[in-house]
Amino acid sequence: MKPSIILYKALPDDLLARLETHFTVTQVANLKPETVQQHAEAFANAQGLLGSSQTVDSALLEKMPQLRATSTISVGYDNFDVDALNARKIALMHTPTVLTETVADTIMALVLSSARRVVDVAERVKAGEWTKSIGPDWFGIDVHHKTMGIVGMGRIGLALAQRAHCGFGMPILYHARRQHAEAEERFQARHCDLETVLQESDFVCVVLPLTEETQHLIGKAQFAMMKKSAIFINAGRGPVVDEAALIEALQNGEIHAAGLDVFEQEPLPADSPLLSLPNVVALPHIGSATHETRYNMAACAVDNLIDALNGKVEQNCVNPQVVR
Ligand SMILES: NC(=O)C1=CN([C@@H]2O[C@H](COP(=O)(O)OP(=O)(O)OC[C@H]3O[C@@H](n4cnc5c(N)ncnc54)[C@H](O)[C@@H]3O)[C@@H](O)[C@H]2O)C=CC1
Ligand SMILES: O=C(O)C(=O)CO
Repeated sequence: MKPSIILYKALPDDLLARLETHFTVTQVANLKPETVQQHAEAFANAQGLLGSSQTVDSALLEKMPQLRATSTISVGYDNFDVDALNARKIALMHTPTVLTETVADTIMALVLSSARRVVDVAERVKAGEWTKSIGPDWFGIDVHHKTMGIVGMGRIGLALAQRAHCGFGMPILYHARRQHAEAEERFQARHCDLETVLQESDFVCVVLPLTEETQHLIGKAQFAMMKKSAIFINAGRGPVVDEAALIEALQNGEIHAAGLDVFEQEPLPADSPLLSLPNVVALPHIGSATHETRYNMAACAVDNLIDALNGKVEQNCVNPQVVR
């Protein structure tokens, strides 16, 4: 008999078919308690769980006593209670690498659009305000050869360093828990403490995972350390940044502008002050959102679940040490 799994995200037809050759699949819209209640038997029998962007906590795991593996269509896994998974020896699979280059592209898009005011200026053109030769009130600031500060030099940080250094001639400063030999060798990146990155960078790009350590790592004191001309980018997770402090720093001119792909609350509430600040480019968490990359992530997650339920956790497993 094929193992049963719960799928809580729509998949392209060919990937769903691949999943169904290995498993009996129950598709659900979400993992809310009422949904779990509605499909109680399927949850009770499920050995695998596949989807993205929903909370997987101990209350949910209690409803899934047979669960052996969960596979998220994302690299970030802050929405999982990893301790609870570990306690039950449940594998947590994720999708690093397949999205790295796309997310780095998105960060460069934020860098360029914030510095050159692409969104703001394009909206003015559409509004019919381009009626004569433009003046300084339409100008932006240069990106090339400015100092790029990267907070979190992991896979995406490295791909960003490559773009910034090789493409735009930017010197790279970075803050990470450890020195990154490849970033230093290939891009002459300089490992610094967080304060130095904040004080010396023209662009401060945060690409950190959300953990207990990184929650609100960037707050009032950190914005105060940045240059008044600095552009702040967050493409890691919203709660890494104290959003109220960011709003204050933007309103008070403590920093020049911000480019944001992630927020403390997503979707961003309609009354967020960020939406009315002209020096903010706000994206709806689209770091990896291209047709190609989202397909590759879903395919990776499907393969990950097949592997994990076959006892193969050498690749893409967050907690291989605990797996039964
Ligand atoms: N905006 C979006 O759509 C996306 C956002 N992300 C976010 O980006 C994060 C990073 O992804 P990857 O680069 O693939 O992960 P990674 O694990 O390769 O890199 C994370 C880096 O942050 C460093 N780090 C962790 N805690 C730290 C701390 N307290 N202080 C300093 N450095 C610390 C790690 O040592 C590592 O070098 C993901 O966890 C996810 O939250 C990832 C993909 C898309
Ligand atoms: O993979 C992730 O962690 C994302 O945020 C979306 O790609």
